[in-house]
Amino acid sequence: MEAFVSTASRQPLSFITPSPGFSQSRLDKTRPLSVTLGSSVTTSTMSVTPSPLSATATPDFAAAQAPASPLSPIGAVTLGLTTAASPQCDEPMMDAFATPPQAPRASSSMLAGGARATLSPLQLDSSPSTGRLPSKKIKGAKMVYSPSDAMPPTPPLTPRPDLYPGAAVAAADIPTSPSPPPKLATVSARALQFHALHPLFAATYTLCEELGSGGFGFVVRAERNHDGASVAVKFIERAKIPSHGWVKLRSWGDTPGLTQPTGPKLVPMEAFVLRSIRHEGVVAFIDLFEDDKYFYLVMEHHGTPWQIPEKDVPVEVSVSTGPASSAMAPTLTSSWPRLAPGQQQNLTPTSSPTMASPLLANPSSPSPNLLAPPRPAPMERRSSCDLFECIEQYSRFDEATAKYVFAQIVEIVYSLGQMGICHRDLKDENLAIDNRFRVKLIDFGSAVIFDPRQPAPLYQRFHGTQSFASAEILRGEPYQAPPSEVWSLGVLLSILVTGECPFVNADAAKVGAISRPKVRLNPEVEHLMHACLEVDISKRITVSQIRRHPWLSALFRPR
Ligand SMILES: Nc1ncnc2c1ncn2[C@@H]1O[C@H](COP(=O)(O)OP(=O)(O)OP(=O)(O)O)[C@@H](O)[C@H]1O
Repeated sequence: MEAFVSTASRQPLSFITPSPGFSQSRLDKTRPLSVTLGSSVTTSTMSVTPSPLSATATPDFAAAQAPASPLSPIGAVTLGLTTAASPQCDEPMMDAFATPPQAPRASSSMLAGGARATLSPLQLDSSPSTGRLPSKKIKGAKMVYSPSDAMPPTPPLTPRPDLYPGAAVAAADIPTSPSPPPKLATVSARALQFHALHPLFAATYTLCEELGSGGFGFVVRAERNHDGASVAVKFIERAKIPSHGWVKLRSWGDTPGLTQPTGPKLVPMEAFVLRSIRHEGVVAFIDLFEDDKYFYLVMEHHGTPWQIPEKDVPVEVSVSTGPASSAMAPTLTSSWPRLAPGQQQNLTPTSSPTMASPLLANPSSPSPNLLAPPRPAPMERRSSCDLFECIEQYSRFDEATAKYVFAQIVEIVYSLGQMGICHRDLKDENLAIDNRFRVKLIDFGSAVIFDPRQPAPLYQRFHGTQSFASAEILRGEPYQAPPSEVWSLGVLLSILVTGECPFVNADAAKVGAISRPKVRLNPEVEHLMHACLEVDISKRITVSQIRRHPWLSALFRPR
């Protein structure tokens, strides 16, 4: 506490009044912001001294008033990295040649980064200045990996129309006669309509509803056939992964899902980072598959569908699956689930085929499974289970709930920081939340890894969401990830307790002109919010200090 009091900004709180006509309401979920590099970067080779690293988070949430249930403490964090990487700068592809992390691990080793950057101001390609400001990753970055160079051809597939109508249709089976274009309701259904899925994936999982879509692809809920476990599968489109979004590894372990030849493996940084983390506040990595178009990142599915549709809207779906399976692809009719906030969707496993399916054992022989009606998935969109939708349902949280949720997020950021990981796109959309208000961080597509023992590196590219971007990022200056993450925490805190962004627009954020909240706030939470949104990073509170802030300190045991 003393440490916080002595170092945190003690300046009086100041507010501005939003200009008339400008809405801070959280209307648009995402709007793209891309920031381009305005300078060259020199990367030096560095010598690497692996050192053990482990972080243990021991928050004590006993003092928190859990809104629905007692919170089990967020568990120990281990990062299983042993890299020979150059993670100091996010510009080049990470050439890690890392031993893949084997989870769970008690400790890890990380390398010191060694990039030197010649810095110059950022250029913001777009900066809409109203409402919920934009999101998304950089676009159009050069691909450094050509799948056709290194990938074996996709193995021929036998369609599994019972698993995924229309998805696993071999090219030869696609009807040549013109047929009416299918009316597909979701991004995933359109993308996978004629896409041959990795056979092992298709045998292991059954695709269900779409959970979301974004800059890199789409996310679909799936059920593991042998036990019905619910997982989230992120289909990451190869062509959309920017150069800095790849990592080159010595190996990825014994993973049949990857079809790359023996030797170094190129995988999305997002999968590498997720696989390296074991933390109760981060969705767990489960598996990784690839084909010539997508990586499929299979991860823990977390969260409760929050949005209540105003009325049931039937979704007509017609799928043309070609001659081989046309009998199994009738028109499907489905409707949105009607769920109250907090009500769990019934995820009881259905009669999915197992890996021992006769269809796989003998692809050419007809199977009784083929005669089963196809599952209507992912033809329908499931309500999002992220914090954005959750807050939309509540408008804003009461103080106890906000504290409970915020403390979990702080703990996640703190624990990742201890391991040298910054998410860099911290926002309510990237936090899955369940009906007990337990949150888990998702979407590590913008994450960076650095040596936490060294001063935080400076980055020149911004990959996140404008309304959560720090003043220094918005001003186009090189930025350090940890203090910028603290700024994002300040924005999140404002949204949790007021339901609104703290700034009327990007210009206000650049100078830290925080809007006067429409609701009366506890002075402690207001102080914490202002400390996170301090424009001067030398005065901005750190994540360690946030844990000791009077508003939260009771929740954290001394380490
Ligand atoms: N593990 C998960 N559990 C539950 N829901 C998830 C999970 N992963 C993703 N989602 C849902 O899918 C949405 C999109 O996921 P994600 O943010 O990873 O995709 P993206 O393509 O990177 O999107 P964006 O470009 O907007 O960041 C999320 O907002 C969330 O609602």
